[in-house]
Amino acid sequence: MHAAEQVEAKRNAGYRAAEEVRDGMVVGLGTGSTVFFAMERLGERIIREGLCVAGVPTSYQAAIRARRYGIPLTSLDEHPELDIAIDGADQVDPALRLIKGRGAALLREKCVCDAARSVFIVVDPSKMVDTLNAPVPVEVLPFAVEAVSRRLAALGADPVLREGVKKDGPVVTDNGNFIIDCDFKAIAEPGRLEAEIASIPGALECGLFCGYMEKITVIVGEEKGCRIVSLH
Ligand SMILES: O=C[C@H](O)[C@H](O)[C@H](O)COP(=O)(O)O
Repeated sequence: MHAAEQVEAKRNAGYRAAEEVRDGMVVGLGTGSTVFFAMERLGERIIREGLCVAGVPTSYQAAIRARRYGIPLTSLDEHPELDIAIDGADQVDPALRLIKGRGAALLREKCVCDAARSVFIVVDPSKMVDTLNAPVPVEVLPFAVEAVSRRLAALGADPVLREGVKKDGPVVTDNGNFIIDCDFKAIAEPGRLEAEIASIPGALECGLFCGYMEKITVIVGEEKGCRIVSLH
């Protein structure tokens, strides 16, 4: 798929997800280039249909974009249960397990995914894989970065501290933490790996999302239209 076709696929997925939002809903707003299109369409619907919604942003990026599109913002504290969340992913496998976190927003994204009754994951076809094999981002407490790196290496990763672009030194997340990218190659048991990473003190969250397949619907944008994948 060429770059222009990929943009169209993302647009189709995002626009389709925005149609799932109903009047009065509280919506988790994910981070990244595909959710961008969902927010754009949601903003249009707010103006065109007078839709009354509120969004819980998962990052500064999501908050800034939501404001730009006129989506009123609220917080997870105000709404610990969300009607719906719309988010992107880096990889999706046939069991609808995900790798997320290319944009370093995985910690808040997992909180929002957990809080939402239903989750719409918007992707282009390149994200659909048979076996998860992308590097898994892990958000790490800076105090424990070396200790956590050793533990991740012992699990078979090749841990790399994520460096900033247009910023010297490590990426600092919206929560003030670091990101370690862990290449495990093909991941045979993603759920088990997620649990093992979760057991490391100082590893605050990882980009594996394996426990949400029941409420996830994946919208795979194509060059024309989209394909819906769900297990329910
Ligand atoms: O931290 C970033 C998020 O997990 C994104 O949702 C994910 O990386 C997908 O982003 P994009 O839609 O730009 O490919």
